[in-house]
Amino acid sequence: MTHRVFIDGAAGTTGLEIAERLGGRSEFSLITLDEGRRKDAAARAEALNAADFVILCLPDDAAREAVAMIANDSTRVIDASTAHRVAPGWVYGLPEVSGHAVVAEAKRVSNPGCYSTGFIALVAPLIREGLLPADWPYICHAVSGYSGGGKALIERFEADRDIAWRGYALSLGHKHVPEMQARCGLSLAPLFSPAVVPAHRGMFVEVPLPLAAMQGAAAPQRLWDALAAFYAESPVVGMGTAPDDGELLLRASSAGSDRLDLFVFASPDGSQARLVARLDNLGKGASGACVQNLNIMAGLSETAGLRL
Ligand SMILES: NC(=O)C1=CN([C@@H]2O[C@H](COP(=O)(O)OP(=O)(O)OC[C@H]3O[C@@H](n4cnc5c(N)ncnc54)[C@H](OP(=O)(O)O)[C@@H]3O)[C@@H](O)[C@H]2O)C=CC1
Ligand SMILES: CC(=O)N[C@@H](CCC(=O)OP(=O)(O)O)C(=O)O
Repeated sequence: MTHRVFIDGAAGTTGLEIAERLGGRSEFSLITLDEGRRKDAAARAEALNAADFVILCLPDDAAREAVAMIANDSTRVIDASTAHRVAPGWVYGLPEVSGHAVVAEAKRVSNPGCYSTGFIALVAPLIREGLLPADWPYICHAVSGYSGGGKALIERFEADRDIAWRGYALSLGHKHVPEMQARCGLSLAPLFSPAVVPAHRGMFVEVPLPLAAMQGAAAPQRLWDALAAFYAESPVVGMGTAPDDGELLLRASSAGSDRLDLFVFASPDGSQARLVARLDNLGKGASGACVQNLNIMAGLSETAGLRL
């Protein structure tokens, strides 16, 4: 059976990478709109309603509009934008945490934010297991490659080679915070400080833990063991190999990857730890995750077409 797929926003950064991963796969046929019609509402409405699966790679408002244009019960949607990540009726498309069966059955799947993917993958299982407190004010630092900001940020970083680091979300209202809080079941919003570095793609997300001050927190080895057990069956998420030389590098020349690697670093006395997630913002952080969800929803191998 061939599934008809329409990528709305196919000319953008995320959309192009999804098309690349689906290219040549016989299970899918892509519905495409030429350059002159890709923003035409009537043409989009027709494509949205003709597809078995729609993948929205659009700004939030355009994603909401696209969903409203679907006038049938059969088209299933994966939304890469922030529009529906805590919306009722939408399944959160992190199958390792939400459950594969839930994603497989869903009509509406909201793909997680790139930073949120790292944070939730690290924190949610540990809260669930009772190894970290749900009422702690978590802090999250992260760096992203500039493709995380789509076409506009790519253009800016490639035009101004002098930017070595860009801190942002300085008023502490980043759009990923609500999904981080909701999907981990935290009583307090995490304090999130993201930054962009002059690499096209790649991401590190870090959660520092002053364990000695956190009531109910387990020792670092137990945190590592619990994450390793939680992701033991996953072909996409797993524990990274701790570096021998004591450093983690994000290389500007790194190839894309759809993996998510987790680390737990700790002080010798176990009083402090750093949870770290390494991913590609365009891989498990966006396009790779869309394709993984599409595979699961279509009843195919979850890793088909992924770069692991
Ligand atoms: N880049 C990343 O790493 C990640 C991105 N996302 C999310 O995915 C979505 C897409 O992001 P990204 O690909 O980076 O962004 P881009 O800016 O690279 O691409 C967005 C595309 O949508 C098109 N578009 C805008 N409005 C409309 C409309 N009304 N109808 C049809 N097409 C429209 C744009 O057209 P035009 O080419 O004319 O500008 C552009 O091609 C966003 O919601 C983003 O937040 C999520 C996780 C990570
Ligand atoms: C570097 C950069 O700008 N990153 C984007 C997030 C990318 C992402 O995950 O986007 P969505 O949540 O919109 O899907 C940002 O911080 O707004």
